[in-house]
Amino acid sequence: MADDDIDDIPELLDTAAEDQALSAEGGSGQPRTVPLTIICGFLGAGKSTLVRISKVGALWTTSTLQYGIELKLAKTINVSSPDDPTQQSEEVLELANGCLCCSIKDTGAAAIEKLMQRKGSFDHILLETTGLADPGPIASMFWQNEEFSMGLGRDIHLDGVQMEEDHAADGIGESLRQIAAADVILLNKVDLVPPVEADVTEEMIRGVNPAASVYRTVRGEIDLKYLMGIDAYRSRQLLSETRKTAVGHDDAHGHEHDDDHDCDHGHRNEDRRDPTHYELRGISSLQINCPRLSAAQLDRLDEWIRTVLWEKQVLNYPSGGAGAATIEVFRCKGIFVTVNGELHVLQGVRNLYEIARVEEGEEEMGLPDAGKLVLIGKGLDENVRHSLLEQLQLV
Ligand SMILES: Nc1nc2c(ncn2[C@@H]2O[C@H](COP(=O)(O)OP(=O)(O)OP(=O)(O)O)[C@@H](O)[C@H]2O)c(=O)[nH]1
Repeated sequence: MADDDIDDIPELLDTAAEDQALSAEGGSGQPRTVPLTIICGFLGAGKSTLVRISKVGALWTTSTLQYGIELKLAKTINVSSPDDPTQQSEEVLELANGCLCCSIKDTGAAAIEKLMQRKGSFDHILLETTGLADPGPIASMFWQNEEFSMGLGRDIHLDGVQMEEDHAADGIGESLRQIAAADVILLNKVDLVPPVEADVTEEMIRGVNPAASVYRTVRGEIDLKYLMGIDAYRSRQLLSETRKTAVGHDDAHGHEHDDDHDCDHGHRNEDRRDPTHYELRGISSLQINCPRLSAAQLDRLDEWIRTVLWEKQVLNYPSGGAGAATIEVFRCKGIFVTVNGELHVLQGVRNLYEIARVEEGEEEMGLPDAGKLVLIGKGLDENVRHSLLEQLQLV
């Protein structure tokens, strides 16, 4: 600032753009954030096909400018407009060491931050990762990283992790981490296999990740409302998911692939002998039902989760048990009801977690009778269930 400017009356800041952004969010007073969906899947699963389709899908043909951002190990970010998909703009992302998870923390975040400076330009970001990427660290960075949330995270929120499973690929093993981390799973290329084979695969997927929605697709064709705007990292979505699971109903009814293949989310556990524990190649899921909890029990629950996620230890684990030594939770979700009528939700990715009370006004659907915890990871045996129930003084 030049010396002769010092006594000048400061200019008023132009806040029109910010006001516009706020009103776009319904005047909630919260700055508008751009939803981000991470798309991962095995090599050739159909991720690019899905991203291409999404640009001309229902959500992407409104009058506002909308873009998809593709981030690939090709070391570029391609920004394209649905109005002219052939026109790719100039943004280039250098991945410092070829590792998406590491690079995105520095150069990747900076590149996206640069894009975000064009505030208002993006309605939704699709982040397509390399077929071999483990989405867990990427999701946790976007979701809740202190350093990140002070910068880029102010403008972007994680909407969901979406996993595309290539049914034609050999074996399911390589994709298990991606399945574990996903909020929505597309079982793509179902045209290439007999329905019964897709049934078996779907059963495995649902077993590994009982908290995700699973849809069957051909060439990634799906109504985008099932993929975008799901806000999987906010409490409201989890609340309705938990309710759907509890009553054996999925509001994805009506999607053509679901109807064709009886893809009802809620059916998945009814036929299984042990519906609350599933293990595949060392990765397991465990669902634990919880009655209404006292405030003290909620604190004890927090302590238990913290010890599992941060110390990889299970409180009260029976001595001599093998599982406690190898416990590792990639993803956890939960919903808990207190005896005095509060609703609390747990969201966790890797060692980051949050147990937050659902605000008044989000409880309009009524309180569920009981709560539920879903853990996905390694070493989740029945002793783990028992240890939590003991921690809550329920056994
Ligand atoms: N038959 C069939 N082919 C499909 C389907 N979806 C995608 N494909 C084809 O599968 C091939 C791979 O699809 P992509 O969209 O490039 O897959 P990708 O996951 O982006 O692949 P990478 O970037 O290599 O990881 C392409 O030739 C697609 O046309 C499907 O549902 N059925």
